[in-house]
Amino acid sequence: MQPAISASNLYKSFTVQGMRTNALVDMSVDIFSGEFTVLSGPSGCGKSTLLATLGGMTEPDSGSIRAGNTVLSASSDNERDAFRLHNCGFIFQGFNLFPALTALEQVQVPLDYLHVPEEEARLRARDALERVGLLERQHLRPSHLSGGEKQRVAIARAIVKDPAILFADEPTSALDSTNGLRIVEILQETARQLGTAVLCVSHDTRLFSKADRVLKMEDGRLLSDQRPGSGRGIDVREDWHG
Ligand SMILES: Nc1ncnc2c1ncn2[C@@H]1O[C@H](COP(=O)(O)OP(=O)(O)OP(=O)(O)O)[C@@H](O)[C@H]1O
Repeated sequence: MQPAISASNLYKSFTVQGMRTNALVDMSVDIFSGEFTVLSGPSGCGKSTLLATLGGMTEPDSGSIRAGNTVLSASSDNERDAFRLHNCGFIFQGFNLFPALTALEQVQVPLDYLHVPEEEARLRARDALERVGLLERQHLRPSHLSGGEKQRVAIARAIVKDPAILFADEPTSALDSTNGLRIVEILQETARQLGTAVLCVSHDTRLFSKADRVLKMEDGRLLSDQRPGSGRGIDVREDWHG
């Protein structure tokens, strides 16, 4: 199976006040379409850096990232922006909604950027809101929505353009367990029903049972790669300890 996005030998370090942190160390990973992949590991191990690098928001120091026929790591800033606009959806812990816009208007925003005609954009936005169970709340602004509902609007906004890859960074950490579970189920359905490659960073071990694949990181490296449903798992530590 061809991966939706493939990273090879990524290195990324940050130097602050003379102190260097290696956030990614020889990181190689493939993320596949139609799978809900959870990326986990202790705080500071490099999860968000990996997500931001795969999503074209952070440039690696070295290594390559390929998505289909596009070599992202060799692209200009403009080419990476265009790749993100057309192929990637993003969901963050803090929802990042516009206070003045209704749920329907929020979801239409990415389609405006893609110059989708108004009427088609409205229909697609309604369809995305229906997928997350919020069609009846389409005219409400964020101040009238619960935390879980806001995150569902953010998901609808991320999936409305039918992205090949959906990146989620700690999407459940601001939510109670019922709302968190609902979000996870929507992410799982998005992978299964739309064929999206979903990559979700989370500390929350409750997500693991819903994931098709669980990647664990430590100190900027991949520690293990497991498929909970299959009973199969690959411990990749010997690759770098040996
Ligand atoms: N912009 C930055 N400037 C300096 N250091 C950074 C920057 N971004 C990340 N780091 C450092 O790189 C390391 C990896 O950070 P990253 O945010 O990827 O970890 P994480 O696994 O997502 O952590 P958490 O679970 O706490 O969010 C950390 O030591 C962090 O302090």
